[in-house]
Parts: sequence; structure tokens; C-alpha cells
Amino acid sequence: LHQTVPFWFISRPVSVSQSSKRCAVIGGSGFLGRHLVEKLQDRGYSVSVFDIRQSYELPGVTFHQGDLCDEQALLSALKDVSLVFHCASPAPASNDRALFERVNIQGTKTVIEACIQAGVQKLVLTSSASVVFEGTDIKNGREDLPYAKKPIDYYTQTKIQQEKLVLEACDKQKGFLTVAIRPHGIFGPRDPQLVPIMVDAARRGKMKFIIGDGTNLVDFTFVENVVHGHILAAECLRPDSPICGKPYHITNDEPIRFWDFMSEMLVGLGYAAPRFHLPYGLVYSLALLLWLLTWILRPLLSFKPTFTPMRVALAGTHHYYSCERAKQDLGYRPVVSLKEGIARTVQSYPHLRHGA
Ligand SMILES: NC(=O)C1=CN([C@@H]2O[C@H](COP(=O)(O)OP(=O)(O)OC[C@H]3O[C@@H](n4cnc5c(N)ncnc54)[C@H](O)[C@@H]3O)[C@@H](O)[C@H]2O)C=CC1
Ligand SMILES: CC(C)=CCC[C@@H](C)[C@H]1CC[C@H]2C3=C(CC[C@]12C)[C@@]1(C)CCC(=O)C[C@@H]1CC3
Repeated sequence: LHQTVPFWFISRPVSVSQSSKRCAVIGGSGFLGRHLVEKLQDRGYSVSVFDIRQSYELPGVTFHQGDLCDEQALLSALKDVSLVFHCASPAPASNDRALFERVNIQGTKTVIEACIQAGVQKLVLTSSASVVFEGTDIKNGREDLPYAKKPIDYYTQTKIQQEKLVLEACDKQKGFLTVAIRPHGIFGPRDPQLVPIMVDAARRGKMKFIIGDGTNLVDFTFVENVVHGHILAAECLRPDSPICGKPYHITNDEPIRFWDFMSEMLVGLGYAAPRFHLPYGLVYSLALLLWLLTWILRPLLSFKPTFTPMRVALAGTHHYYSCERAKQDLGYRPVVSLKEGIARTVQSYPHLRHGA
């Protein structure tokens, strides 16, 4: 794999000291977090996980169970740690405004304070490319696009605040350096959202339709590429590097038609590909109406529609991003192609195959 190495990257010391290889992954029990933990261990880091739940055990990895809003709990987990990855967040599907505000905004302030107090030198945040998405087309979006004025949901609204907090906390004088990674459409083995939601919809006969003309391009990013981007950012984060206090898109650099991706996944798992077209405007209006009805009737019935306005917008518009800045500053290149990522993902879900 050919990688262009930035000039300031070459100048870093060849041997990374042991203390700088002690890191903590906040949210390390989650989908992305666990892949990150495994790769960090492979690369010789000593890793601690801080998470509200423990979802697995891994020899050599220390688990600290706690809420990231609890500064004391964080402080004991961050003792002697020089590098922190913050990839914890409530699931977007919960759409719980108070929870997002508590964890993504107040909790992130607590993470920053705890890092500074514990003497952590580097903080890498998992943000999201959706911080600039308002439900209308984004083609090859760069990092200098303004934050969404009307974010598509509470999750995205709080991800914007979270990213601002972390990037503004970058302080070279104090020796506290921060950077944000903005992934988009992460998929791969053990993903609890994309494939399970899609298969559930297919099993209920809801994956027969293509919303719009089916030509909208989207980024789906294999989880190992997202992990690679995080580790490159951490290793490039030095006082003299241009990456301090900046956000970086990390994608597969292979935008694909949303419905081609869905079809490849579905067919790989033994389900039929969607075939019938429905007009985007019609489906969006119906989803909006349904969402309004469920909101009005929420004291009487708890019903979670498959077609939410947010999902319809994601399924029917272009939203793909340039990762040119990451290539330039981090020497980033995807390490797993989309084709290979899809094949490995399909293989990893035998229990979700048609007829299983
Ligand atoms: N999955 C995707 O497609 C994308 C994800 N992201 C971001 O990537 C990060 C990781 O996402 P996933 O791995 O998909 O989610 P996930 O839900 O699998 O993992 C999140 C982890 O955070 C933990 N957590 C939640 N609240 C906590 C709290 N109060 N204290 C401590 N831990 C807490 C959860 O227990 C979970 O293990 C998130 O920040 C998300 O916003 C960004 C773009 C796309
Ligand atoms: C690129 C990106 C941000 C992906 C995020 C993943 C989810 C938004 C998708 C996971 C499963 C998808 C899905 C639909 C929309 C987008 C997802 C939620 C539909 C609701 C689209 C309309 C349908 O016909 C059913 C789909 C079910 C699965």
C-alpha cells in the first residue's frame, strides 16, 4: 500500500516511549471502540477501557465500568494515561434529547476536565460527518463546510456541540492536544445498527422499495478504516503538527449508491434486493406525518416507525465527503476496500442470513 508520509511526521522520534503508549478508550465496549481496542493492542499499546457497561473480556485490557459524566470515576481510570480516545455516545436511535445533552455535552466537558487534571496529553474524539448534514445533498463535502444550522436530529445537534468543545480545548501551551475524527456510515462485523436494522426491515417485507431514483451516492466506511484513521491521528498529534484542534473526515474514499450498498448486503445475506421506486418527496412527507402522529399519540402508544424522516433523508440524498485533508495531513489511505469490507461483513452475520 502506497502512503504519502507528511514531512512533520518523519521528524517524530522513531521510538515511542512506553508511557506514551498507555491509552484509554472511553466507549471501548461499543462497536467501534472494541475494534479500536483490538488494533491498539496489536500495535503494542497498553489499553484501558472506560464504559458504562462491559461487553467482553480481553486479556491485557483493563476495564473500568462507569458513567463518563462522573469525574471521579474517570480520574481513577485515566491515571498514568497519556492518550485518550473518546468514542462513547448514546445510540442515535434512542432520540432521547436529555440523554444526548447529558452524555455528549455535559459528559464531554467532564472528559476534557478529567483529561487535563489527570495530565493526559492527547484527546482524540470520534465525531461524525453528519455535523454538517441538514438532510439535503452533500457531494464530496470538505471539513470547512459550516456546522448544520438545522441538524437532522438531537443526536447530531449534540455531536456538533461535542466536537466544538473538544477542538476548542486544544491548548499547545498547556500541552493538551485534541483532534476530531468524523466517520460516516461505519459498518463491519459486530455492528449493532446498520445490518440488523436492514435485516429486520427485510424480514418484515419493508425492503422492497427504493426511495427516489436510486442514484444518490453515500459514504459507507469499513470499521477498520475508521480505526486506522483514529490511530494515525493519535500518532500524528504533536505540538508542531497542523492537525491540532482540527476535524478530519475518514471514509472509504469510494462513495457508492446507497441502494447498491443495501442491495449488495441484502443479496449477500440471501434476501431480495429492493426493486420498486417510490418518489422521495412522497416518502419523506409520509414519514414526517407518521413521526408527528407518533409524537402526538406518545402518551397512549409506544410505536417506533421504521421510516423516520431522518432515515428517509439518509436513504434518499447524496451524502459523501472528501478525505483529502486526512490523506494530506495524516497520510491516511483506506486499508480495506469497500468490496472486501462488504464480503467480510456479510460473512460475519451467519445468524442474520435468510432462513437462519
Ligand atoms: N456507527 C456509525 O455509523 C457512526 C458512529 N459515530 C460515532 O462513533 C462513536 C462510536 O459509535 P458506535 O461504536 O457505533 O456506538 P456504540 O453504541 O456501539 O458504542 C458507544 C459506546 O458508548 C458507551 N456509552 C454510552 N454512554 C456512556 C456513558 N454515559 N458513559 C460511558 N460510556 C457510555 C456505550 O455503552 C457503548 O459501549 C460514537 O461517538 C458515534 O457518535 C460517528 C459516525 C458514524
Ligand atoms: C451512511 C449512513 C449515515 C448510514 C447510517 C445507517 C442508517 C442510517 C441506515 C441503517 C439501516 C438503514 C435503513 C434505512 C435507512 C437508513 C438506515 C437506517 C431504511 C429505513 C430506508 C427505507 C427503507 O426502505 C427501509 C430501510 C431500513 C434500513
